[in-house]
Amino acid sequence: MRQEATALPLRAEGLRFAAGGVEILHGLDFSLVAGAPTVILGPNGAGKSVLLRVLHGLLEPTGGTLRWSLPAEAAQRRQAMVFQRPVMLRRSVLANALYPLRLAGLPEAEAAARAALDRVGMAALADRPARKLSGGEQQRLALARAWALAPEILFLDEPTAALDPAATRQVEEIIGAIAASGTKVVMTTHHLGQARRLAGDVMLLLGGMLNAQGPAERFFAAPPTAEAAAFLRGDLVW
Ligand SMILES: Nc1ncnc2c1ncn2[C@@H]1O[C@H](COP(=O)(O)OP(=O)(O)OP(=O)(O)O)[C@@H](O)[C@H]1O
Repeated sequence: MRQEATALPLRAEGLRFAAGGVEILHGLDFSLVAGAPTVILGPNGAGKSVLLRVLHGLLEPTGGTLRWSLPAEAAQRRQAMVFQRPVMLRRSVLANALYPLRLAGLPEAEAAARAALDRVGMAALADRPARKLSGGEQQRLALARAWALAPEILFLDEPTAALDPAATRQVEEIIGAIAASGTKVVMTTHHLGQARRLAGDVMLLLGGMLNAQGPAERFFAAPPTAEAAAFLRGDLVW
């Protein structure tokens, strides 16, 4: 739950991640601040998912520093993450929404879970088996489940990767509402249109390096690097 002290801003300096002797993130310097979503763009294999996992504490950086404005454990408790293919418990939609709330020991968990389902337009599906939902419904449930915790920061890894345009639109609306509620969304996407619709600022990762970053409006209107311009044109960049 949000209180006065905040985990943001986050400052990353020389952030590195290597696995199996291969360097995946090559020393990134950036800040994350509260506000509109930060969208991480980049081609396949650029290191976007790895970066999200490092930021969320699922992978340990192998170099550099990540400085939250709170001690790391407290910062960790203020975050949630939704994966490309969310894991659903073999139980009802409501039970899935309830699970993290009970785990966090929040009071009135059932009312909060039902309210969360309502916010994503899934109240009527509360008793359905979660694993029988469509991909779009599962993604909305995963967002409801994360949003119910009122995280300060929500990491989303390709939240619409496998969805059709209608489901994508619904998920984007939910992401917009989550951001409007005060949660900082940090997400990866391949959809440039989606980035234009949702981003407050953009980070372009190429080959594990931060090629460009800045306010979205400026990034799209006047790409700051030749690679960013090529990426926006749809040319191959790596
Ligand atoms: N735990 C790991 N150990 C070793 N290599 C990894 C690990 N995780 C990712 N990689 C490699 O790091 C590189 C970056 O992967 P990552 O999934 O972050 O890319 P991405 O930008 O998210 O790509 P995509 O858009 O295809 O999802 C890839 O070459 C991948 O194979």
